[in-house]
Amino acid sequence: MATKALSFALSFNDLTNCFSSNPPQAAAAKVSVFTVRCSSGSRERPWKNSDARLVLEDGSIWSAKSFGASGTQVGEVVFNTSLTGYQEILTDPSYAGQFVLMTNPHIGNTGVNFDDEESMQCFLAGLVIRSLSISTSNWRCAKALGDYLAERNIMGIYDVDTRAITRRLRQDGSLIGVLSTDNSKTDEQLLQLSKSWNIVGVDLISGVSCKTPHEWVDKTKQEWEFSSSKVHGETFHVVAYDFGIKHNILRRLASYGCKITVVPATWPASETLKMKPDGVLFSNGPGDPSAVPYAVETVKNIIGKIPVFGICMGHQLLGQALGGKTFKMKFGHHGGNHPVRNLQTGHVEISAQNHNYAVDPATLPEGVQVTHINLNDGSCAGLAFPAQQLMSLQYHPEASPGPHDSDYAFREFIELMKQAKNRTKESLPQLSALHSG
Ligand SMILES: NC(=O)CC[C@H](N)C(=O)O
Repeated sequence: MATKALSFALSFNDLTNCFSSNPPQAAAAKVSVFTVRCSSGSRERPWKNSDARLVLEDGSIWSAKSFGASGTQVGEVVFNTSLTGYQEILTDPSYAGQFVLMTNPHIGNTGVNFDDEESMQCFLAGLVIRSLSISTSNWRCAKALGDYLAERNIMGIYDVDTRAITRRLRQDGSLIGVLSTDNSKTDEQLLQLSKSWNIVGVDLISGVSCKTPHEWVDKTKQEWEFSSSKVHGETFHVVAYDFGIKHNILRRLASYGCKITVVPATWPASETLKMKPDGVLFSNGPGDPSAVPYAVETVKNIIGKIPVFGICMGHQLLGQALGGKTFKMKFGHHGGNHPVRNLQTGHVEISAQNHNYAVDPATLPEGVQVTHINLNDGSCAGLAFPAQQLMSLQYHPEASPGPHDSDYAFREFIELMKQAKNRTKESLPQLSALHSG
């Protein structure tokens, strides 16, 4: 049962008084404020002994303390540099098959709430953190992180040197790891398991996509709306391919006035075209874009016919559908603080990113423009092909979590659909004139 969050405000004075020259009794009374919401999920902290091992395929073994679910789990370890938003990260379906290691050392302090879900489930392999907050303090908090992960059968570990693992991943590239709380398994067995598993070439989308088409109506809630862009009454029908779609992509489209039909990853292009939408969105999604040729085929059969917008996996599938190649990056981009340059405006955006693959722009046909580049490594972060009414971003304009700098991309997609609709309207009288003539 969720405990109701206590809401209280701490002033700067309260905080400094706790630790400064106050008489001991006063300090103790104030400090108790911090521990008021210790929940069952954190009761034994911080005295618990190490009871878990993370064994990486390079043979390194990291002992840690477990929280959430127990068991043995294999996955690819990626590090995420976001400072906030761990709940959105946990519910981003694009992390299926991966352990997310947070470089921010302190996680769990705001608990979890009812609003910050990016999908109905947690699909990631597990969570790796340095320090798990022993208490939660936030007005929206409904539950402690450990309880939330246990309910969703997701393993977590803390008290592990996340900085050392991050340095290793940066130096050697992504690594497969096995996380286990099972003492009956030897280190060697876990190492063999990590070496025998691979994420490349696996279709992870089929495990996270919805099974049937459905409508989406939820917008960004009024109190959270940040965009001053006005919606001009016109409604555009968007078919959104769910390759593991984050809810905030749908909320942003709805906030910009779109009527949305979400369809499964295997939904045929012919059925989509029969629905006569104003535009199609190809969503984010987990894993290797080369492992889902059926999705590339669908994209191929739609582009050039109606305006399309690809986000992350959607961008990679568009790249392949145009005849380009994707490749696996050394350790990818994961976090809410990646600088991107918009080559059309010259502006730099701080963006939310989560990908291990990228499109090689040198392999794309003539006419396709690189519109954005990642300023950390110069990789392709966005594409446009005006002749085919196509735009795509390798990163996440919907943020969640992350800054809102790139939200304008949704407005640009609306513009693309508007132009296409106006062109159709203009060409209709000419066509009827032709017929009558
Ligand atoms: N967020 C996403 O769509 C991820 C795309 C792809 N799975 C990658 O890792 O590159």
